[in-house]
Amino acid sequence: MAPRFFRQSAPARTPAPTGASARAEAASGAAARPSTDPSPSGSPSGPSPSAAPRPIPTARPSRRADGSRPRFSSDQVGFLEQAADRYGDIFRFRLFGMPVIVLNNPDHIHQVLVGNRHKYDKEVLLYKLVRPVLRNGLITNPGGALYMRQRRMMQPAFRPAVVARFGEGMTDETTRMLDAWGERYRPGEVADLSQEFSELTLHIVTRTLFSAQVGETARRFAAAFTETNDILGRFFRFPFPPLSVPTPAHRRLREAIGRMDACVSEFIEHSTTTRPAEQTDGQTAQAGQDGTSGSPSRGGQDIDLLHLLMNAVDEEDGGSMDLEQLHHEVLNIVVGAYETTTNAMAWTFQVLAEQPEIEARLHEEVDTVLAGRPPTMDDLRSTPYARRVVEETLRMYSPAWQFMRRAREEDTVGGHRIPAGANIYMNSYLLHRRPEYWENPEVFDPDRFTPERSAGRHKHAYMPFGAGERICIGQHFALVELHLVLLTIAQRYRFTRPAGQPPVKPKPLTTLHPGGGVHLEVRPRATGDGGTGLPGADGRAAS
Ligand code: HEM
Repeated sequence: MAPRFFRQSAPARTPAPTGASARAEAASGAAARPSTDPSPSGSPSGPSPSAAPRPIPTARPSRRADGSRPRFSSDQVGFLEQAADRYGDIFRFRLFGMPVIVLNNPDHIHQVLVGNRHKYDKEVLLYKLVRPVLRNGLITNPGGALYMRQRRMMQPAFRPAVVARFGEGMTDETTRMLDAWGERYRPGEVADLSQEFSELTLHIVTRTLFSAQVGETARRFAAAFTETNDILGRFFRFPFPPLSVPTPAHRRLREAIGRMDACVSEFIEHSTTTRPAEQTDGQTAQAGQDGTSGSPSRGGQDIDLLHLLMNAVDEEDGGSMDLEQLHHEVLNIVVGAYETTTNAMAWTFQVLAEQPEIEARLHEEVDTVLAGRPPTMDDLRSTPYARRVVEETLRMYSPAWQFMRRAREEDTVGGHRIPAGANIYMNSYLLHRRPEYWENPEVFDPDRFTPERSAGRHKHAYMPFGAGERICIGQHFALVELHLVLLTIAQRYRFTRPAGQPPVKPKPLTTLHPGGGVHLEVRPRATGDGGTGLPGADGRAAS
């Protein structure tokens, strides 16, 4: 099934300006004083509707010590941080010449994503740019009836009881990677962990989606996907010309997507011809709430996500997904799962290498609970410190750090008028660092996620997976994966920063990357050695 993106009308066109009212607002915003919602947990829509709307200030970066001003195009993080410090809850700026309103108050964001979600959709730059590639899959679907149907059908395949069945594959793939490290790295040798983790996450997601039975096709899929992702990554840094213009890179992109689609067709064909009778009744993905029926196993064999999606039935109309839509969804799942989890893993180990006392606490927990055996799903509950390390990584280095919405109709947020057509920008990197909600936000402190310290926190101040009906469908999958991978690696390896290595800074791309990648010295460890003992012959923990 060939991708159709060159035949579509120009997808990356800048949306129409928001009209005279928006220009008037921009003008009044220029003269406005910074505005902050008076109550941190406050009323989502602020002052009474009859009150005059409060102006939205336009972000005007001030000079830094060296005399320069941060610009969004060259220093996105610096620009946004400075504006958030100065304006707090809400401000506006221009993104590729288009007016954008930034929301940075948890209640306001909640109103857009949850309370008044029917007033907003995804017909907005960030998603329009990639729609020619991701097409009508969940990530880029603008919203509405097709979206709701797809989400309803796919949700059961991502329930905790179903994800639990994928845990073994996640640990297995990680163990396979670590076994290879025994050959690949001498103790103390520097490894490119960003690269290692990008291969690992791709192996995990293709195994989960397509199971082990289709190894060769999965490898071709992974190669085509990596090429797609590289070209898309470059496109995001400079999104011109639109993807509909057939430049050599865009042609390669189209070919790579065609190769991915062909692989998915093979997977589907393979699944259809080998599908056992009990799967044809459409029950597989619909059940599974209790982890007994509908779990991804058939006669001891693994059932993959693809099978679950192929068999998904809409509870409202009784229909299933057509093949074209299935292709789109598979692509969206891989894209959603790949860079986000890769970056989260890379950040986790970078931070641990910089914070030996946190690493030591993690090792103590891992060694005590696992006592040398590989982790299972049952260990997730008994390793709360590891879970907190994951949560704190997702706070400080939230990989899916920015998302956008378009206002379909006028709204009032925190007393500010949001005109119909306005582009709304939200950024969890900023939100997760607001000092009003986070004590010492620049400090990596997993214990801020203990139940006691979480108790008084604003309930919408943490949203690495978004919120509302479009919250990440893979949230549970990602948390299980990150937790299991952390336990499996921490049990066998530790990492140190090479002498003289400069601090790794966040690099803002579509997702938030560790700039320059994570390169650390790899050292096998022995259980209970506090990270200093000699490795076993194959780098495995010596119990
Ligand atoms: C640390 C890892 C991950 C993070 C931080 C993350 C974050 C997010 C966020 C913030 C959104 C919402 C975007 C918005 O509202 O505009 C989202 C959506 C989505 N994510 Fe994830 N994600 C992660 C892992 C995954 C995984 C593992 C999968 C699949 C297995 C996945 C699949 C998706 C899909 C399909 C959507 C679109 C959902 C919808 O609109 O209905 N993500 N993700």
